[in-house]
Amino acid sequence: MTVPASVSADTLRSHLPPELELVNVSKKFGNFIAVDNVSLKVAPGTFHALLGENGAGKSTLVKCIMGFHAATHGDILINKQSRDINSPRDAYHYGIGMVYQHFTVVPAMTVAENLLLVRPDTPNVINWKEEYAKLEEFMASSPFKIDLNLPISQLAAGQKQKLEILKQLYLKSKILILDEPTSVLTPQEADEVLGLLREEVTAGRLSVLMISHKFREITTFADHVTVLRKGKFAGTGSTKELSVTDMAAMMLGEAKEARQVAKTKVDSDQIVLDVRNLHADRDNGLEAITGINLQIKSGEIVGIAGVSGNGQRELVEVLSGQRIATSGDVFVNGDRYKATRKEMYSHQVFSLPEEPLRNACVPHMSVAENLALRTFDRPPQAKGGVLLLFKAIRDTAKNLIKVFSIKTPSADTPVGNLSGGNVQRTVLARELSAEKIKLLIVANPVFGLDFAAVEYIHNQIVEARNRGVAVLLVSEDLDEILTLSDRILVMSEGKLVYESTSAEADLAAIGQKMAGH
Ligand SMILES: Nc1ncnc2c1ncn2[C@@H]1O[C@H](COP(=O)(O)OP(=O)(O)OP(=O)(O)O)[C@@H](O)[C@H]1O
Repeated sequence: MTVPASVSADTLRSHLPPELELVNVSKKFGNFIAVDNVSLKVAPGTFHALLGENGAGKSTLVKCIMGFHAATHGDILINKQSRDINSPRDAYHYGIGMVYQHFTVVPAMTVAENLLLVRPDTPNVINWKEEYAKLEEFMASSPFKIDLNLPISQLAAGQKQKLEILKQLYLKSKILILDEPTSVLTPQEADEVLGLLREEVTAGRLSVLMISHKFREITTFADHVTVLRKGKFAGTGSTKELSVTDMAAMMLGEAKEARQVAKTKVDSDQIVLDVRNLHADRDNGLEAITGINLQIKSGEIVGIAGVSGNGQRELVEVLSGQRIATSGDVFVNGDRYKATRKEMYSHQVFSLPEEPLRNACVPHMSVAENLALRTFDRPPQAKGGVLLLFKAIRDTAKNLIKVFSIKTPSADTPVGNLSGGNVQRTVLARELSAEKIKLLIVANPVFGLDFAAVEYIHNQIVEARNRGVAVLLVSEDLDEILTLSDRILVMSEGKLVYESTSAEADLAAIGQKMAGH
């Protein structure tokens, strides 16, 4: 029986966190079952982790709790009463709030303004003095302290994520749902944010349901974990009793052997990418890249480490034709190169940019069409450059979906409906399946991906390198740079400030250079 939302919101939120229970929840999209009969319980004052491969159904499940999706089947129980949650407003009523992977704060406003904005009952005319006093009182009692007067543009990533959580505490949310909350934070920031949340949970003031791919965070901060596999419940248990191997086995089904592609020796002196004294500006006209020189040989992975915002994005954009350099020269295979679509094709340059859904896909077009974006006007997918052969496009797509294990209901599904990991695989399949590749440019290729997908994509990159492809890898993840690169560079304030082979890399020096010292 479903009980109407008649209990007063303040009554609910002034008490201990309620118990949240999902009973046999399913969610279908057309004929595709994204969540299949999943049950889980978040006991009051506990920290519950939700784990699963990309596409396992984690986001869909929490969107059902938040009322973004209507579950096709099943019950959501709050304090053992079945409740209808048809919108985030209903979720708010029951004291449930969500913090997303990406920030939703308004950059042009201050911390105080962002907090006020979040309230569903913000008055049309704000008595600032009164509201400000209340905000100061709230901030004094909150676990995170941020200066109310600071504009958002002056906050570091960790502070922004704290503000996202503060917004929910300000709304007096008692159950916080977090969707990969630490993916944009440094490990130190992540530990600080999760540590403070853990204290709130231990004090009985909050319950947390957190989607995460990071075993370390789950074992350090969560009490319980529920694992999903291909939309189905795959197991649950106390994090004290489950080992990382147990959790990985639940997540992947039959235990998978970690397959690491070994690097083979590639003897080549052929310089594929040659960048000379390159300069480029940011969107705001200030200089982002200040005189970069860089060469990459065939069969070499060159990793560029650095804190984001130091010109890496602009460099990748210049090399993939999305930004015009202000001066300097780029040569590919010895020829001057401006990264037009034609040049990229003739020089066999491919790229996996950051945020591929935004930068390398057309979200409302199908997986098949997105897979064909590079080749649709050439045989065998087109005749005479104009007549598109849709059967050939679909057949090629079906084959790539199989070879690259893209989880999609069909080749006709819009790519924007796929999970993050599968969008990444789609772009990688398109970019790596070309018969000949000379240069591959990849930026943060495994951001937000589960460990099986990380391993898969890393192996694909190493395999490409072993075939003689020159690879430019730009990543904020130092472990990724150290694992994959043959040569390591550090970028700071638009310049390359450190270089070594990976065998001779000095971690302390890299850290200092990344920090701008
Ligand atoms: N609106 C939608 N329409 C159709 N299919 C969808 C929609 N949203 C999600 N799906 C599909 O449901 C499945 C589960 O997706 P979901 O985003 O819940 O996975 P996830 O476990 O959160 O993955 P990730 O870790 O990559 O974020 C995926 O196969 C996805 O393609």
